Amino acid sequence: MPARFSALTDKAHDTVKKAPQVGVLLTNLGTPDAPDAPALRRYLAEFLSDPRIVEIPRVIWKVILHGIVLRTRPRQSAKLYQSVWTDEGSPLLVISQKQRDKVAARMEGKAVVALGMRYGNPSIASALRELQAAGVKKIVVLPMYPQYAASTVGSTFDAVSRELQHWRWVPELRFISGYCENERYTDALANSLKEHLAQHGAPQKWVFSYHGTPKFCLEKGDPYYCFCMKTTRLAAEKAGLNPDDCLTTFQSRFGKAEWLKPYTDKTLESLPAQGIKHIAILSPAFSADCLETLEELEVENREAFTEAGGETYHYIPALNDRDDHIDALMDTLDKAGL
Ligand SMILES: C=CC1=C(C)c2cc3[nH]c(cc4nc(cc5[nH]c(cc1n2)c(C)c5CCC(=O)O)C(CCC(=O)O)=C4C)c(C)c3C=C
Ligand SMILES: [Fe+2]
Ligand SMILES: [Fe+2]
Repeated sequence: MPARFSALTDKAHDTVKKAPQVGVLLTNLGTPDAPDAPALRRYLAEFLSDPRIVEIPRVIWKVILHGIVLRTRPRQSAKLYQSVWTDEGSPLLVISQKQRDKVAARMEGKAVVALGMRYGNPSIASALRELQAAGVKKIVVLPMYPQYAASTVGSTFDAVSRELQHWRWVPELRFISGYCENERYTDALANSLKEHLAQHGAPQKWVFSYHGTPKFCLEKGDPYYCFCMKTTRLAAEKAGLNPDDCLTTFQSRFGKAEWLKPYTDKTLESLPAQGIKHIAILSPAFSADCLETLEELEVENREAFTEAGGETYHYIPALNDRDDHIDALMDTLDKAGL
């Protein structure tokens, strides 16, 4: 090889060697850019076109999506988003940025950390390019969904691999498929339960409400339901709760098909008639508070419970950027060989 080529390639290689060698990509679902109908239409069009999210034949779904859903839902959803939006932006994005900053601070220069959203901005593709520009040679992807589901973690894998198909130099890759079995994660959940207990005393029932998925996902082998059951069992055990005082339910249904049961809203409506009027509710499938917790649980479901005769309804926040949640993320990354 002529000397000038070898000098050039050595120089390029040196630039890469000087940069941190590892990149961490934290991902979450994503959120609209603004709480208005046009932004919601863009976001929902991308989200609901994902075949991992809506698993019905494409031609039929396209007609329903563009002919019905995208004509009505953006306006309704925008109103709900307006009720949770903060001066800094959408809670899901703001909290995810805090999580990214805390993980980056703990890395102490050992790795570059980027945040990518599966739908909307910042996209997974842009976050991967940020890591590429930083010259990393290995990437660890941590989707911020504790319980694996094809619709969330599986879909994140699709987006990561779609972007990497365009890279000439594909990095070493480690992909984490859920972290609810990490000891520190269930420790963090148990800590939040114990803190609630110390502050408010014991409710009659602890309701563990997870985001739902269609029932056929479980029947086709998606392990999400089993991970949810396991999360409730381990967190309750660690917090010293009586298993009979804990309920596992599923929220956020979409469409007409049957979803995982029992449904959160129907359960809450039925509890007061059984003499259960004091509950605490948490939603461990969400690593960050978002529309589905701040509006659906904090407002809608609270109303459903109190209108049915319920008296005390406490929402226990998601683990968000709590230090013990960051401990769990760091331990998960560490075990992935970082
Ligand atoms: C259409 C089917 C849906 C499936 C399947 C689904 C699975 C799923 N989602 C999350 C986490 C989140 N979902 C969020 C919002 C949201 N989810 C759906 C639909 C499905 N989710 C819709 C249409 C929406 C948008 C809001 C609305 O218009 O009602 C969010 C919140 C985003 C935010 O901006 O705050 C999260 C997070 C999980 C964990 C999951 C499967 C296990
Ligand atoms: Fe969802
Ligand atoms: Fe919802």
